[in-house]
Amino acid sequence: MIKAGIVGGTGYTGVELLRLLAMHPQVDVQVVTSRAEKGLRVDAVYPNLRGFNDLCFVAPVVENLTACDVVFFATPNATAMTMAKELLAADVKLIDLSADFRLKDVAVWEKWYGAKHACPKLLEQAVYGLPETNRELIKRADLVANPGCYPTATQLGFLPLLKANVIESSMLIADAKSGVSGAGRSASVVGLMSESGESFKAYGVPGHRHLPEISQELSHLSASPVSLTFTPHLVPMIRGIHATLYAPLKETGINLQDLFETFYADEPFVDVLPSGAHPDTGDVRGTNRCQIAVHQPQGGQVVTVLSVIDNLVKGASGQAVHNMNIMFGLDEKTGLDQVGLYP
Ligand SMILES: NC(=O)C1=CN([C@@H]2O[C@H](COP(=O)(O)OP(=O)(O)OC[C@H]3O[C@@H](n4cnc5c(N)ncnc54)[C@H](OP(=O)(O)O)[C@@H]3O)[C@@H](O)[C@H]2O)C=CC1
Ligand SMILES: CC(=O)N[C@@H](CCC(=O)OP(=O)(O)O)C(=O)O
Repeated sequence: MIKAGIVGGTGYTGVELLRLLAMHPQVDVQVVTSRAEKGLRVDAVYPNLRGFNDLCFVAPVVENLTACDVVFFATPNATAMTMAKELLAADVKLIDLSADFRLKDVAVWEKWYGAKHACPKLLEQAVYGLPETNRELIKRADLVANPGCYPTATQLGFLPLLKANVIESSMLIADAKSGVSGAGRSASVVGLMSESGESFKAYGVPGHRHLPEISQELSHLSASPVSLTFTPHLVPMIRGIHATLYAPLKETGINLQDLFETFYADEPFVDVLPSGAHPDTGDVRGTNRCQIAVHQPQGGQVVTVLSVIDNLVKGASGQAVHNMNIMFGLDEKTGLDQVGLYP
């Protein structure tokens, strides 16, 4: 059994990790941290876990985690980087759900995250954990930077087109919508029902911190430089991301459906829907799947890709478990093969 620890076990991605790992046959969660709930039983704070977890929350300190084989950081940005070096030295594999290790250029990270990076030397060693692009590197990684939620939905939609070099990579547009759980569990005015219910708005239009992440990763994979306009929106739902992606086509006679189906044929968690489909965030809720549809409206010059994920699963904790499966040589679908909730 893989001995796992979770730092930040009371947040939305932390409790989602607890839910997924409770169903994983080869993982034993041995440590769950919280500063606010330290000493309390996990299943007293989260009764949905009664019968699946008999641990108590402990403090997030290195000494509590060194006996683990793998530690997941489900913590705010600039937290994992303060403990990563010591845990790696103790031979613990790390999967960070935050953005601490996603960007390769420390100056870019410090600009977008407004903090000094605590261990810039680890940025080179960290592997960006999008299995669909980095599977071989993830197999050998000790430190995986789990992608952001918007970057996951956006990259998976653009990837087949960029790899096939059939779009103008300097004119990409990602118009993405997230449910409120994307903002985490800490109290904020924007998360109030009376603020976000029955209402819908864009945010971060001048620049969102997921922009450099998406640009960095797509640029690696594209033959020509990538330039992206990215607009996130907050929609009144709890889970889910819907990304509507646009790009000009270099030529109009390409069989885009065939391109997507072939590209993702062997991917266990990317599901290309039949031609003409309109994916629904409700269909991937609770699953590690990304459902994608590709359209070429009126046979014109622009390709429109629709990409949906559950932000807490494929956009965070499910992808983290997928990465763990790859790092430990398990069948990639272990513990992640659930049918989604409907409705
Ligand atoms: N929500 C989402 O959809 C997604 C989130 N992410 C990223 O995953 C990470 C976690 O997100 P989410 O679960 O939503 O966040 P939450 O705010 O819901 O939870 C944060 C957790 O971290 C703990 N924590 C906070 N500060 C510290 C600290 N300094 N040291 C140790 N533990 C700390 C909190 O517990 P306590 O304070 O009691 O210690 C809590 O358990 C973030 O970096 C987020 O950006 C990535 C993709 C999607
Ligand atoms: C709806 C909402 O507020 N979403 C969050 C994205 C969460 C996330 O994935 O952020 P990290 O890159 O820091 O991990 C946001 O836009 O800030």
